[in-house]
Amino acid sequence: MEQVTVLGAGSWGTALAIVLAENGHDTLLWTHRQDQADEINNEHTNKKYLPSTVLPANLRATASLEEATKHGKTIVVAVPTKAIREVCGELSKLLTEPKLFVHVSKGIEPDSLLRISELMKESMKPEQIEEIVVLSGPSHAEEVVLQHPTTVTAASESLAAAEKVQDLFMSQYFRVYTNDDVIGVEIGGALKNVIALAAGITDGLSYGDNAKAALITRGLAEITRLGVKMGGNPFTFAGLTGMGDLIVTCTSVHSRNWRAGNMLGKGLKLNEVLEQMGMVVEGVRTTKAAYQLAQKHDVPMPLTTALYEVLFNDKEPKQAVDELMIRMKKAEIDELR
Ligand SMILES: NC(=O)C1=CN([C@@H]2O[C@H](COP(=O)(O)OP(=O)(O)OC[C@H]3O[C@@H](n4cnc5c(N)ncnc54)[C@H](OP(=O)(O)O)[C@@H]3O)[C@@H](O)[C@H]2O)C=CC1
Ligand SMILES: O=C(CO)COP(=O)(O)O
Repeated sequence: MEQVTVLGAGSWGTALAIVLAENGHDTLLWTHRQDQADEINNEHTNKKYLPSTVLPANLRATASLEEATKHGKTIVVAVPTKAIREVCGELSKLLTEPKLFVHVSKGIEPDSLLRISELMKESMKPEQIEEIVVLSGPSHAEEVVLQHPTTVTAASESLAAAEKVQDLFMSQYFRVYTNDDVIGVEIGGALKNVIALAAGITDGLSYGDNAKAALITRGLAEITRLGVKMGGNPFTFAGLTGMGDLIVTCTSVHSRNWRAGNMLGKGLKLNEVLEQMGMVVEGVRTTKAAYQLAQKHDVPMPLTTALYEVLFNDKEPKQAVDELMIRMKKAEIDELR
């Protein structure tokens, strides 16, 4: 049994804390809201994020970041990308010994263009970080809490650290693989949200299954093109954290990115959509970051560029699709070589 802290009591932080507590680990879930910590400790629920789930009795919550920092030898960071700098910055003020960090956030910071592990390294001191492991893959919280079979990957530059995280999380319904390709895993996890927004849009436009299959396949092609240029292993993009997560996010009603795209395709404006969601839609900020990365690395990313125009320059979704279809003709495969 290990002492583990999970930072962030949204859908994913709570679902992962349940997996850890059910594996017998002494798990402490940190939320920045005292009322939510009280609800988890007293009612054993987290109704805002997982309305039908009863949390295990051995899962405790705290609103004290100091207590949370002291508790875990391993710290799982499960806040949205936009909160990583703030939360890790606060952590850095409290850490007195190195910890093993696991992050589960799927995004890239716009403008700095940093991946999450890079952001974490920038926000904390090297001597505070034992190792960083990214845990990613096709895994909607809503299905994990139902104990439906789920597979993810723990990726780290340190195989020992990845295997440690594999051991912490692995269970009858939660199967964890390892990978040493941190860049590929982080890029795949972040960029699938961009394509999932686009898939939601084509579903909102009622364009059907051919269009969706095209988006998933050509989306994977452009994610791979960028990811390989940034140093990722091409095989990673065909794995759980690439193709696997792309499929689940583009096809599941649980996906907030797909649902947000669906509303955009039906004619709602971005601010109306985000107001209705009430949960993080990572793909919006990541579309901006991916658009900037494509320019920086001189990689053609037509789907990302079209979505960028829809989200930030008010292009009508139907016009964006029309323009994608009449681009100059090209070969399917040689661009990947
Ligand atoms: N949901 C899922 O199935 C999966 C999600 N992920 C990834 O996990 C990450 C978190 O997503 P998810 O849990 O779904 O998001 P949610 O929107 O469900 O929850 C976000 C949580 O983070 C909290 N939070 C936001 N900003 C801060 C801050 N500055 N300080 C402290 N807490 C903060 C929110 O608090 P408040 O309630 O006050 O807003 C909320 O508890 C994302 O990067 C997502 O892509 C990965 C795999 C699966
Ligand atoms: O990453 C996820 C599933 O693997 C969750 O996707 P959404 O953020 O779109 O809900």
